Amino acid sequence: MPIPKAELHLHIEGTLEPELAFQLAHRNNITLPYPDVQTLRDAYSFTDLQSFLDLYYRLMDVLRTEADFHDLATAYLTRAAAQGVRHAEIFFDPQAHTQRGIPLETVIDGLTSALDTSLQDHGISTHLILCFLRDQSAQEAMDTLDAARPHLHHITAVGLDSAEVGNPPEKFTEVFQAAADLGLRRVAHAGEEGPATYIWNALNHLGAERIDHGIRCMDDPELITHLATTQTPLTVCPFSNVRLRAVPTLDQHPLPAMMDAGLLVTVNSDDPAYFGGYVHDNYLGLQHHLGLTDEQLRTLARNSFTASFLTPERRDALIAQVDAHTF
Ligand SMILES: Nc1ncnc2[nH]cnc12
Ligand SMILES: [Zn+2]
Repeated sequence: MPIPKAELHLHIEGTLEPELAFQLAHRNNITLPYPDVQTLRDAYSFTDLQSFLDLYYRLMDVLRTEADFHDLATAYLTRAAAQGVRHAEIFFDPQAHTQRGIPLETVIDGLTSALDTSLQDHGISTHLILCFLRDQSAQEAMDTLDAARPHLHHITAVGLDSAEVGNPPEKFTEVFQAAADLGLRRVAHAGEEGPATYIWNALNHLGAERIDHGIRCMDDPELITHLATTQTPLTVCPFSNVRLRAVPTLDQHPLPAMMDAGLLVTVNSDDPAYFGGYVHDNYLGLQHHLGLTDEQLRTLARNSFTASFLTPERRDALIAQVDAHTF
């Protein structure tokens, strides 16, 4: 059994496997612009973040009903359980659905109907993180937060994702403050393709408690020192970085250097249906391509719980499971 771990950087829409996309298209009478599963899978060849996002948003069109969102989440939880995931903090992109006429309730009710029984059904506790699309306006983000108010008991945190370069964190200062005032935790994608200054600004302007990706911190020694001193978690996604060409090859991934610098690094799958593997596959990739030792891999598993928004009791119980496990 794969080592127990948390997954902290996972877009539920990025778990839409081609097979499920075709099933949902059929159920909803939608014709996909691909003749079959293999042709669709063959289209998963990306040059950068935007080339991926174009397909990611297009394929979401098959998600229409509460049952579709339920089935999407159930398929992810089933795969995650087999990868050793015991806790998942799951992103979703409300604007990507409401802008095509799907009510927010449909999205949240569908996802939560699967997540609410996940601990019993799959042994996985879950949190939901509502992400704002940074390539849309700050007003649209605020409208989304307002629309989510009746559902806040289902939501742990807000996040910030989509096209990074040209959409700096400070554009969303006000909505992140409003989210904090509502008692929500805060995370943000920063330093995936964008510069180290975006990481500073996510910390200083948004109050981000965790940085999603964050690999570009390695360009700024002062930032490395700050992140190491504060033990601010970074949710790193190695397969994603290679597929979106933020890093040339897995062998050249900065993750070992990040660990050596004393950063609180975690390993995650981001959009596993698109990037060639789920979270444990990422761990195995690091073992094979970067020679991470079993002890380093166990540290990454422990970090995943340390960096989570779990209660101290469940966090410590899960860390004890890692301690009792070999890689
Ligand atoms: N890797 C990623 N970066 C930014 N936005 C995303 N949305 C889904 N995956 C993403
Ligand atoms: Zn992401």
